[in-house]
Amino acid sequence: MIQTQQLTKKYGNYFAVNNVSMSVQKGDIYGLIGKNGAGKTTIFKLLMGLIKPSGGSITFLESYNLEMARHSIGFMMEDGFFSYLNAHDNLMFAAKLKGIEDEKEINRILQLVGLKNSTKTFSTFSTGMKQRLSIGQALLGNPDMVILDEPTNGLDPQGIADFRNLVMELNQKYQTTFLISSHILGELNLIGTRFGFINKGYLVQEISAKELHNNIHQGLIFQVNKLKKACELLENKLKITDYRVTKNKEIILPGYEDRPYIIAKCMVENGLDLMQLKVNQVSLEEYFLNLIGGNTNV
Ligand SMILES: Nc1ncnc2c1ncn2[C@@H]1O[C@H](COP(=O)(O)OP(=O)(O)OP(=O)(O)O)[C@@H](O)[C@H]1O
Repeated sequence: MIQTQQLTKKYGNYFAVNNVSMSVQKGDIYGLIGKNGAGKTTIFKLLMGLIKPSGGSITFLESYNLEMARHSIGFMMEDGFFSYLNAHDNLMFAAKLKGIEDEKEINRILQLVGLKNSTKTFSTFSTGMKQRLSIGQALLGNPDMVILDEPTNGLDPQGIADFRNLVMELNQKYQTTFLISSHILGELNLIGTRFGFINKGYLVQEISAKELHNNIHQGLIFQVNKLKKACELLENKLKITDYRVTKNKEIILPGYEDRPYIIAKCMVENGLDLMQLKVNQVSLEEYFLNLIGGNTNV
């Protein structure tokens, strides 16, 4: 749906976005993951035409006309709401700017983002309410594609769960494509179909949810009372040689996470005590940090 080719944005000599070639497919829930200052918002502003690239290009696959394509995208506003208006009136104003006059659409959105019964003015909103209104504004008119910049910031755990459900519902019901940024991989891991990892302006990796799942599930890990005998059984009986032993005397077998019963049966039948057997999983945070080679502020 969107493809960027070596997209670059420089501020002076500083590369906020550096040679980014990413592709968002129709129906994706694409998670753009990066630490604060990685370049996520800059990419979104470039996509929406709010700032001009210093290099590279953007293609919206369903349209040759960039401006027309941008009209069919819902974009989450950072600010731009009126402090003295309530949720309904702020949405009505945003809707008019999009050429939407139907009162029913305002009420649909208020219901979707849980602000239907709120009469408070924007100035008295909690951070979570402001965030819900921003998300709602992006969803006005049921666009084909929605770009959300850190939508879970300021939401409580229930708000994050509601947000996930809303995105999944719209994605399934209308095949709405989502491009969502976050600095926490775990927040989007449950719903994302594709991920782009960005660090210091570079797109470090673009990966499908399935590939990510395979990368974080790194085989089976088990521990028995007789390590030497277990290794002999693996090699001689099961013909497995690509295992490794950790300093804690655990054995790690790549690719056996869906067949733990083979290992359990062999060890127990040959008189060993099975003390531990589990899938060896790299945490999402670890995965992300390994990728960007950092260790702070994720
Ligand atoms: N107008 C600007 N002038 C100069 N530098 C800028 C400007 N806008 C952004 N930057 C810099 O570009 C880098 C990327 O900023 P960006 O807002 O895209 O990051 P981000 O990944 O969205 O981070 P955050 O999660 O904090 O919003 C940052 O170092 C930022 O300071």
